[in-house]
Amino acid sequence: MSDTPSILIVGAGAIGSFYGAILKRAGCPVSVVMRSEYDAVKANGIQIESELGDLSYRPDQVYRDGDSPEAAPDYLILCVKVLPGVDRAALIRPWLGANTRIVLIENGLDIEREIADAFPQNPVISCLAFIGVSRVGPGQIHHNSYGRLVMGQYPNGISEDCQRLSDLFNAGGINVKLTEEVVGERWRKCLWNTPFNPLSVLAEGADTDTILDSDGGEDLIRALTEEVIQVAEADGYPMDRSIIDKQIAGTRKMTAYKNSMALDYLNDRPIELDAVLGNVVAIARKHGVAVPHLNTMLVALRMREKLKVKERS
Ligand SMILES: NC(=O)C1=CN([C@@H]2O[C@H](COP(=O)(O)OP(=O)(O)OC[C@H]3O[C@@H](n4cnc5c(N)ncnc54)[C@H](OP(=O)(O)O)[C@@H]3O)[C@@H](O)[C@H]2O)C=CC1
Ligand SMILES: CC(C)(CO)C(=O)C(=O)O
Repeated sequence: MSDTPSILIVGAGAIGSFYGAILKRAGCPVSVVMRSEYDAVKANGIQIESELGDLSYRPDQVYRDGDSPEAAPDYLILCVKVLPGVDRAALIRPWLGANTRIVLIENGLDIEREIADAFPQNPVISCLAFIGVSRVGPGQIHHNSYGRLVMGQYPNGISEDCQRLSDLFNAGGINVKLTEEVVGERWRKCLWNTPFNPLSVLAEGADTDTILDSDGGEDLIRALTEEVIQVAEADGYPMDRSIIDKQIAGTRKMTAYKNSMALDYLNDRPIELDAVLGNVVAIARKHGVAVPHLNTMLVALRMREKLKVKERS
């Protein structure tokens, strides 16, 4: 592989466009597969306003579903939302070569298995993004805060492919923590996402301050987080309870923040309910762990989703 491997981003929305820009800064050829924003990106490239400066770039190639790649990429980075009915394996199949490494930058738990099972010969690298970034127009991105990645080979280990990709992100200005245990790191990120993201939707898009400062809000977050810890423990990933206090203190230090699921809800886009919450409840059931708060939130949000579907039809 060359020092500047070829990158293909499938699903260049907020996350895909941003991390594509970082790899472009590191000197890599970066191409994108677009859907609704194809025309805008083909005509004008991707505009990114960021605290790191102007990260705007023209992708080397702009594709859409159904096109054929000029050559299979060294790294394919998948950044679509993890939603029921979206066959992520089918989405990436046409773009993969025998040596393509598949990189997932997506939220949720147990989201790698479907991809690893579909492509047993291609290495899968799993990443967690700690960032606030959003789409503000077709091909226009606003990077609000942070950007750190946690990365590891799935199901475990740190391969040379991970190391090389991590070096490139570092060269482009993004801090990467490599981990031998990426599934454990997913559990740790879910300690935040699983309580906060769905609760913000139940609370009509509430930000972090509103959630924590409402009467009973912090207690509810504590109860939800405790349940996630119990499921993680039953699944083989024990965690120190002191993490709950640290997480709440850390969240209180942030300026009031709307997470990605709250933004999806407020923009009338589907939410990643199963990836972030449903899969945790399913794993709890498998291990016989009672999760009454998580389950109530899941069922209430499923009802809301059902209503939305009825409203749209
Ligand atoms: N935004 C953030 O701050 C954070 C996001 N994350 C996670 O990152 C992941 C990506 O989120 P984000 O970037 O915000 O989501 P976006 O909705 O901004 O981007 C998703 C992109 O995937 C595209 N897409 C969907 N289906 C297809 C398809 N069939 N072919 C081509 N493109 C397709 C969408 O296109 P279209 O425009 O047509 O819908 C869109 O461009 C999620 O799992 C999210 O939870 C994690 C941390 C923070
Ligand atoms: C942790 C956080 C809030 C930002 O990285 C996130 O994952 C999200 O917005 O869904």
